[in-house]
Amino acid sequence: MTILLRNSTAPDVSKLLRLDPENLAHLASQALKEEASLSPKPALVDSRGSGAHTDMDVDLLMRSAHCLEPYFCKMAENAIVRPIGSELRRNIGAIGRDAEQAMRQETNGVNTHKGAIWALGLLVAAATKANTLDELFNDAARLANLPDEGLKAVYLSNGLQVRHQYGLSGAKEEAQQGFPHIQELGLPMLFISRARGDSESDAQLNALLAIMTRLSDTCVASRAGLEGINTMQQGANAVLDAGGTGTLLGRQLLNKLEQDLLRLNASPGGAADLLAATLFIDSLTHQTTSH
Ligand SMILES: CC(C)(COP(=O)(O)OP(=O)(O)OC[C@H]1O[C@@H](n2cnc3c(N)ncnc32)[C@H](O)[C@@H]1O)[C@@H](O)C(=O)NCCC(=O)NCCS
Ligand SMILES: Nc1ncnc2c1ncn2[C@@H]1O[C@H](COP(=O)(O)OP(=O)(O)OP(=O)(O)O)[C@@H](O)[C@H]1O
Repeated sequence: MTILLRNSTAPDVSKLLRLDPENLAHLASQALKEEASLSPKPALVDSRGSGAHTDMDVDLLMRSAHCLEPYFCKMAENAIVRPIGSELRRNIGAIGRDAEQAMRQETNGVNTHKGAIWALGLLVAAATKANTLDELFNDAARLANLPDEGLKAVYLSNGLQVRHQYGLSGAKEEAQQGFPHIQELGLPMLFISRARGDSESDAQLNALLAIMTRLSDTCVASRAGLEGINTMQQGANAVLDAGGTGTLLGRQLLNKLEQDLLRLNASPGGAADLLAATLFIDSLTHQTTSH
């Protein structure tokens, strides 16, 4: 499934809002809250329950999203007065690690938003400079490609482990490539789905599913291997081929996808992060969208 952003149904998103750090941080935190409460997301934490997780619920995700807002603000304040370069990368990295620590303090050690801090942190920083979507993705990618000079120790994270085990790419590569799953799938599907008259929550669910059709989500791979990745991608494709979550068959297939993922204990947390990032970017285009 290839969806092009600049097709006839897409709104004119050539110009992005230029906002101050407080507003950018607020939109980033809001996007995380919107993603958390969106339901029914397959096997993810949502307002119905904990999905494949045993240590998280929607209230915890809300608290985590809230506590991250000042850190996104600090990243934006840093980015607004510095060019994309090693000094900014170093500062953003340090603030990102502080944010992760604050998240773990707020959640008693649970990883609620690690991947989201990374993606949204880069995008918030890039959004202080970008006038267009292309500039936003390019600047975020340029930052992600700079070496993380403040990183003291690399531990074998779930992401690193499955990247080595299966040769998959993960959160780091997604950012370094300029977020292709947001550019080519999440954002276009959000716009197409709205334009054809789907409800806002169906449009957001369809955007999530579009991301899931192709993502090598290291959360899924670490919990359920390549079988989990195939199940997620094929199941998401089937829902969208049936017309999306707004159709009866699409809803039935979404249900089936959830049961299949739960059976494998697989949670598409990386796709959820990229949906939150999609919603953040969407909120920067509201000037020109019609909804
Ligand atoms: C880039 C990071 C997140 C990569 O982590 P890694 O893949 O090694 O680990 P881990 O499995 O712990 O977490 C990755 C998280 O990313 C998300 N994710 C998983 N797969 C994907 C994917 N294909 N694409 C995008 N996100 C994904 C999930 O939420 C997952 O939990 C890591 O290096 C990091 O924490 N960097 C933060 C320091 C920093 O520079 N911050 C500043 C910028 S905000
Ligand atoms: N609604 C959501 N439900 C579940 N996970 C989400 C949601 N939104 C975002 N995520 C992302 O999923 C990740 C959590 O997934 P997971 O618990 O599998 O990670 P882990 O701590 O690496 O692994 P594990 O808990 O299996 O050891 C978080 O980093 C978070 O960014």
